[in-house]
Amino acid sequence: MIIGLTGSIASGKSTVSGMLKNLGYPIVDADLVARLVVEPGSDTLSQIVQAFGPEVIQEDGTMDRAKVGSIIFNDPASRKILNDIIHPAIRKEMLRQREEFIAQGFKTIIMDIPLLFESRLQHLVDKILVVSVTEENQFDRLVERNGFTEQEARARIGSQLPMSVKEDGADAVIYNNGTLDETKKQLNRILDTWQASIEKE
Ligand SMILES: CC(C)(COP(=O)(O)OP(=O)(O)OC[C@H]1O[C@@H](n2cnc3c(N)ncnc32)[C@H](O)[C@@H]1O)[C@@H](O)C(=O)NCCC(=O)NCCS
Ligand SMILES: Nc1ncnc2c1ncn2[C@@H]1O[C@H](COP(=O)(O)OP(=O)(O)OP(=O)(O)O)[C@@H](O)[C@H]1O
Repeated sequence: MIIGLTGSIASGKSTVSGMLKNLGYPIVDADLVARLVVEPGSDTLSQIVQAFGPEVIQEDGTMDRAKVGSIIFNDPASRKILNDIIHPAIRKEMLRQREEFIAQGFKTIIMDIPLLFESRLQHLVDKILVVSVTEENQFDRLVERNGFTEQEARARIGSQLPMSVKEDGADAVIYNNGTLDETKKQLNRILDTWQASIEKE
C-alpha cells in the first residue's frame, strides 16, 4: 500500500512523517527530494538560473532558498515557472525512491507530498492521509517556526489550496490541533483500519 501524506504548509506533515518513521515505515519525502534535485551542478539548477538569474545562487554554488521563496510565494507566474522546471525532476526522483523501497520488500510506503492535490498526484498513491489544522494554528506555527512576518506567512498559505479542499479529497484526516499524543493516537487508529482492510483482501 502506498500512502500519500499531505496537508498544508505547517499543518504537521513532517511531525506525522516522523511518527511513521519511528514506526518503521519507509518515507519518500518530496521536500527532501526538492533539495536533492537542485544540488550544485544539476541540470535543474541551471534551468532555474536561466529563468530567475544568477542572483538566486549563493557564493558556495547552492540555491538561495530564501530568495527563490520570496520571489515565487509573491508571484503566481514565477511560481508556475519554478514548478514547471522543478516538479518533473522531483516526480522522477520520488518514483525512483519508491521503486527502491518496493525492491527492498517493503509492503507499505509513505510518500510525503505537500503539493499532492495542487500537482494532481493522487494517482501515485493508494490512500490519501491529510494532516489538517485550523487556520489560526497553521498561521501561529508557521510564524513561530520560520520567523516570518504576517505578510510572508499569508503569502505562503495563500499559494496552496484551502485545507477544506484537501480534507474533501482525503481517505482519512488527522486533526493536528491538540497534543502530539492525540495526533499519534489518530494516526495509529487510521493505520490499524487500513492495514486490517488490506489483510482482508
Ligand atoms: C521555494 C523554495 C526554494 C523555498 O524553500 P524553503 O527552504 O523556504 O521551504 P521548503 O522547501 O522547506 O518548503 C516548505 C513548504 O513550502 C510549501 N511549498 C514549497 N514549494 C511550494 C510551491 N511551489 N507552491 C506552494 N507551496 C510550496 C510546501 O508546503 C513545503 O512543505 C522551495 O520550497 C522549493 O524549491 N519549492 C519548489 C519545489 C516544491 O514544489 N516543493 C514542494 C514539495 S513538491
Ligand atoms: N500538535 C502540535 N502542537 C504544537 N506544535 C505542533 C504540533 N504539530 C506540529 N507542531 C509544530 O508546528 C510546526 C509545523 O509542523 P511541521 O513542520 O510538522 O509541518 P509541515 O506540514 O511539515 O510543514 P511544511 O509544509 O512547511 O514542511 C513545527 O514547528 C512543529 O513542531
